[in-house]
Amino acid sequence: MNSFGRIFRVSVFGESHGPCVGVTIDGCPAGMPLTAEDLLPDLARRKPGAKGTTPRKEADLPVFSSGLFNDHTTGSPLTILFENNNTRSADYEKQRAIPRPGHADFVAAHKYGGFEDYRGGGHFSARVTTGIVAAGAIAKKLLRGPADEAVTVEAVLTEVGGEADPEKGLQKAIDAKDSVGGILECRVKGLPIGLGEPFFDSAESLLAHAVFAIPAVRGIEFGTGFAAARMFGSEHNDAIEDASGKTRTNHAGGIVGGITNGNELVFRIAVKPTSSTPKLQHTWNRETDRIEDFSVKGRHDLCVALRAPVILEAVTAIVLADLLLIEQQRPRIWDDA
Ligand SMILES: Cc1cc2nc3c(=O)[nH]c(=O)nc-3n(C[C@H](O)[C@H](O)[C@H](O)COP(=O)(O)O)c2cc1C
Ligand SMILES: C=C(O[C@@H]1CC(C(=O)O)=C[C@@H](OP(=O)(O)O)[C@H]1O)C(=O)O
Repeated sequence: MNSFGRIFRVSVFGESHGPCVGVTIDGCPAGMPLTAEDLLPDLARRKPGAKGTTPRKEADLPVFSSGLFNDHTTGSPLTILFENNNTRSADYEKQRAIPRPGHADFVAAHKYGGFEDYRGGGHFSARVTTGIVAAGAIAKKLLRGPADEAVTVEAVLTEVGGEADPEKGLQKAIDAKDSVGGILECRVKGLPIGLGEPFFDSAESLLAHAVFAIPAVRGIEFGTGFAAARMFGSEHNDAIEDASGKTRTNHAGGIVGGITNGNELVFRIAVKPTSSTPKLQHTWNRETDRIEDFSVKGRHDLCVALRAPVILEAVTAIVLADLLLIEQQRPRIWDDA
């Protein structure tokens, strides 16, 4: 239930204030050279520290507890753990009576009967994305393959709080003593033609599925996305230029019929403003059964989108690595004739 992928199968676990968070990857091929150093650059990009991010500081050093031997993957399940040490659970005891609007507190208590670990958002916390980023760094390596092919997965922040300049957008949040959202764009270069299946396992379907696993994501659009609805067909169609399938324009964003077409994969996601805002809110207190004034006291990101690019790259690489392995195993008895 907390796993994703057919062959390169990723499961995440842990809670924000439990002993650790982590990931298990089943189906990672044996023999891939892998050390902690391979994961550190992406893990560092996910860490807080920049202006507008949570003051919680964790080392995020990967501990390989299974599936790695002599700096190579063994082919058995690869489990990577990250310790939680800088927790401040008292913040959450104080506000336990008031489920934070926009966070998972209310639904988690309802679904798990109050047995959920609510400290730091528990299993719903973005802390769990640490394992996703580790799996993403491994998936990126898998996409490049042993020949280190030029497959690049890059996500950037294109808007914060409605401003193209992230500094300006963040300042809006600081001035208003509130939180803001943002927009990210992800581009993948060097993909082969043919990844993805028609209908339910279309490349868009799987990317959207994985993207919505990122906490706080509210929307996704591929290529020209919603703007396509306002274009003429002749305008939107991407004319094919040669036998490689290269197109003159890329309104499709690199996927047609659910299958990658060899052009750049381009999509954008919308990230909501952090629910744990310092701003005063009026919301239900489960102990008094009344609507009360409430303001979140604790350590939070003013804009979660600031730390999201590397998480977006990770889920993208995880989906594409799985699709690549699926495509490599597809029987080709007659279709290459
Ligand atoms: C990188 C990142 C950091 C986040 N930091 C916070 C945070 O500090 N405080 C908070 O309330 N939510 C934070 N979130 C979002 C919550 O985890 C998320 O809103 C919550 O789990 C509810 O899920 P939903 O927004 O997808 O419905 C963060 C999300 C991401 C991706
Ligand atoms: C620690 C991280 O961010 C956390 C994500 C988060 C949430 O609700 O998602 C809430 C906060 O947790 P805490 O109150 O325990 O500090 C953030 O600090 C992280 O992403 O590594």
